[in-house]
Amino acid sequence: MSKTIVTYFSATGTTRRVAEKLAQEKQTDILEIKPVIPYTNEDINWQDNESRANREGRDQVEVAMEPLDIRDYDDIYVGFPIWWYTAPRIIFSFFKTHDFSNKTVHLFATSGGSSIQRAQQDLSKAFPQVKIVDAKRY
Ligand SMILES: Cc1cc2nc3c(=O)[nH]c(=O)nc-3n(C[C@H](O)[C@H](O)[C@H](O)COP(=O)(O)O)c2cc1C
Repeated sequence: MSKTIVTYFSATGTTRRVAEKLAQEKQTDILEIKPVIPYTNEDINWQDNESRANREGRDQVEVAMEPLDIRDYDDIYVGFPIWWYTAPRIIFSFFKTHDFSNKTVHLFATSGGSSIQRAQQDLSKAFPQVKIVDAKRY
C-alpha cells in the first residue's frame, strides 16, 4: 500500500492550518519544512526590497532547512505560501537536498490571490526528474 505524508513550509501559519487539515482528512503523517534560521517578521516584509525573503527570491538563494526523513513515503504533499508569484526558495532547497526518486509529489499553496501555476512550472523546470502530478491553491 502506498504511504502518504504531508510536508509544508509556513511563515505565518496559514499554510500550516491547511496542511494540518489535509493530514487529518487523509489520515497521514505530517512534517514541517523548517529553515535552520527561522524567519523574523522583518525577514518576510515583502514591502522591503532588501528583506530576507525578497533577497532570497530575487537572487535564488539556497535556504538551509532541517532535513526531513521522507524515505518511507510514496506520495508527498508539499505545501507553501506563494512568495512573489512562485514557491519560496526553501521549497527549491527541499527538492534539491532530498531524494524524490520513485515518489509522487502533490503541491499545494496558500496566497493572497496568486495562483499556484507559476510555482508548479518553476519547480517542474528546476527539477524535471521529480514527478509532480498536481497542484492546488487553497
Ligand atoms: C515575501 C512575501 C511575498 C508574497 N508574495 C505573494 C504573491 O506574489 N502573491 C500572493 O497572492 N500572495 C503573496 N504573499 C502572501 C502569502 O502568499 C499569503 O499570505 C500566504 O497565505 C502566507 O502563508 P503562511 O502563513 O503559511 O506563511 C506574499 C507574502 C510574503 C511574506
